[in-house]
Amino acid sequence: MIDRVDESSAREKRVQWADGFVLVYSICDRASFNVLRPKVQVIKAAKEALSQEKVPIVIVGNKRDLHHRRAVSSEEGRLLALSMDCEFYEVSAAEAYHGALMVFQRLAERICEAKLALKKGTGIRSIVKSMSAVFARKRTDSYKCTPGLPPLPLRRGFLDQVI
Ligand SMILES: Nc1nc2c(ncn2[C@@H]2O[C@H](COP(=O)(O)OP(=O)(O)OP(=O)(O)O)[C@@H](O)[C@H]2O)c(=O)[nH]1
Repeated sequence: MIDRVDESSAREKRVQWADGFVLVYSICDRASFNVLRPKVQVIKAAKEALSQEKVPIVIVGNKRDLHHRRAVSSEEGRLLALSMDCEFYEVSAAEAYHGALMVFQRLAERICEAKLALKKGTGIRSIVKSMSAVFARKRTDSYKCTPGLPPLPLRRGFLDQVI
């Protein structure tokens, strides 16, 4: 019981720490697809409760090369992403790295867009929020989001799988 509480609080901390999320399922494994909706709900509940920032989430259907074993249609993946306000891609990590690269590039762009949208808020509330985020997270590293420029460099480990 205590273990479960610890586990859940550790997971919550990791969710709070992350700026963006990539949730991967296998198109050949419906169970891996079915867990996505509750996972997105957990992330949104944790992140959007504390911030007006829209949390960047990319849903990825992997193993696109295994057509004959497909158990989840592209349409289902796309609809799930649409209904949860996430990005969606289908890729084959085994066939080529381009798909995975595109996923992480798009995620980084969305993170920057979200940060910039937040920055545009000039009211006292947004200033207080930014200050609180700085002190609460105690981050020593940072990255810049400049409109029109690539959103890199990415922070070390920021794309780690967190849930
Ligand atoms: N055909 C194919 N195989 C893949 C692809 N991505 C991963 N695999 C294979 O799937 C197996 C599991 O990959 P892992 O990287 O261990 O991922 P995992 O999260 O443990 O995935 P599962 O075992 O499928 O639950 C390995 O044999 C990979 O080579 C893909 O895009 N296409």
